[in-house]
Amino acid sequence: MKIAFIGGGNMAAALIAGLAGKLTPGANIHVVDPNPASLEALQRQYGVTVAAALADSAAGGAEVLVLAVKPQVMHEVTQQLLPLLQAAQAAGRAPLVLSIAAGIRAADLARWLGGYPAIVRTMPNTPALIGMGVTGMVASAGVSAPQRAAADQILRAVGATVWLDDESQIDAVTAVSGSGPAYVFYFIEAMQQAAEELGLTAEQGRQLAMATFTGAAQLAAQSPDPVPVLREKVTSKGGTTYAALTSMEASGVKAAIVGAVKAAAARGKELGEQLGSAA
Ligand SMILES: NC(=O)C1=CN([C@@H]2O[C@H](COP(=O)(O)OP(=O)(O)OC[C@H]3O[C@@H](n4cnc5c(N)ncnc54)[C@H](OP(=O)(O)O)[C@@H]3O)[C@@H](O)[C@H]2O)C=CC1
Ligand SMILES: O=C(O)[C@@H]1CCC=N1
Repeated sequence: MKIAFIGGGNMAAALIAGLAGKLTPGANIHVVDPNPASLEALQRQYGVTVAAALADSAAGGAEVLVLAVKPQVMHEVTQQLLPLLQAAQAAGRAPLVLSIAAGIRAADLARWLGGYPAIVRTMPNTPALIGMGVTGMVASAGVSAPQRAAADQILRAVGATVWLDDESQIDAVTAVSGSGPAYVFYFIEAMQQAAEELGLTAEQGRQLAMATFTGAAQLAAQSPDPVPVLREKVTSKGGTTYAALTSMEASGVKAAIVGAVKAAAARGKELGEQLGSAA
């Protein structure tokens, strides 16, 4: 499978790490990005081919075009992509366009690309870098069954996939799992800070926090007990966990997290509305 990435930044690099040499040889992956340092690193690590601009790129020959630029430049990028897609269509091909951008709606992409039908909108996350990502995805009506299968194959190469019935659900996916790794890292940072303030070394804090997260997440995934029951099993009456959870409740930690995830979803929707109005 020939895949072209338009944008070779953080999320593209995480996807390429999971794909190159696994789903497809690195030489079948083409990356377009204006930053020479990013291109050089991707070329060296994964053997991908590269170009600094779409006009000079081999992206038009790809079966799948992954749009991995920031939402704010997506309209501009679609205008650069349009001639390549038109040439591909004139040659009897219709590459799948797979967007990973937060907020940008498939209908707006389709309109910007001259009514292009084959668009899959996805929301991956950075644990794709180690094959442990999860991606929410939704296909436009014009996506063929083989193209849908190809999109699923690409994202399954870097983790799990969750197909959505309705595109409006993708802002929630963005808020929960797309941005989610950052919330987890934030919590780990707080645990490590507390460990040090309580007299442990940075390395001890890192080891303890990391093993606790991995162990608790695996236990939650594997146990027949629901998460609240697992939490109760840690919480001895009058003990230390009770003291911590009482403190968290008093500080409104859970409500703050729920509010934060909703703020991310609202921002995704807002990005779509603001940026989607471009002609
Ligand atoms: N990071 C994450 O965890 C996730 C990100 N996403 C989505 O992925 C997309 C990319 O995010 P992320 O990787 O974090 O962002 P980055 O800024 O790291 O990567 C985007 C890259 O695209 C480059 N670029 C800008 N204009 C063009 C162009 N015309 N042609 C080719 N490349 C261009 C940028 O260059 P320059 O910096 O010079 O502008 C940059 O290197 C976003 O839409 C985001 O919503 C989705 C899920 C998770
Ligand atoms: O912060 C962002 O907008 C992107 C989308 C999900 C994760 N990072």
